[in-house]
Amino acid sequence: MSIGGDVVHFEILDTAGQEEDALLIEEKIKWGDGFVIVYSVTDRCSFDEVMRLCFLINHIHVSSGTRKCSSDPPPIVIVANKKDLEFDRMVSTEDGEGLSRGLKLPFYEISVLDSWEETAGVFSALYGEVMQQLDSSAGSFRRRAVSKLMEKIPRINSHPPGTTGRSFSFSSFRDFLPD
Ligand SMILES: Nc1nc2c(ncn2[C@@H]2O[C@H](COP(=O)(O)OP(=O)(O)OP(=O)(O)O)[C@@H](O)[C@H]2O)c(=O)[nH]1
Repeated sequence: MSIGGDVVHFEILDTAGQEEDALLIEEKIKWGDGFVIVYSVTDRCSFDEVMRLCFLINHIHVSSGTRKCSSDPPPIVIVANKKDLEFDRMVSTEDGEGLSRGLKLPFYEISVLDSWEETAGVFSALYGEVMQQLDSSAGSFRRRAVSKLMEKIPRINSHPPGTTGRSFSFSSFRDFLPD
């Protein structure tokens, strides 16, 4: 997702897919500015993985100092998916809420199948949190750094002098960057 030339990386960590290479998960975690940890209400094992992933995210970002712009832990939301499968449910709403309360993280119970609005709501909330963190810490520093970098890139015209057509220049893109 990109706004004003700044790019926010969301990582979706599916706790049911934990057979993924541990190194791959670490790479994903290093890249993310915000995280959606998704478990399935029909799969108790996926729920049990949530806490481990939270600790992993905090460990990688905070303990090892890889945070690009803040010493705060990155925003994380916990999502319980497949709430439409009521008859196959293995994890109650209360379990999800209890875990999220314990971890002090926002919690959403949704059905990706039934409602795109619920799904979009999760990303919208996470986006708000990431932007808030960027603004309140070194977000402005990061954007300034991008602006400075763009200044170093020379103007590029896609059409040679004397020809017609739309031209694209990096400085016009730079105009969209916030101060
Ligand atoms: N009923 C229902 N099915 C869903 C929902 N979200 C995903 N699925 C289905 O679950 C299956 C697996 O979805 P994937 O996105 O591939 O997830 P996965 O982690 O690879 O697989 P799972 O371990 O089954 O979660 C697919 O058939 C999806 O259509 C949901 O909210 N409700």
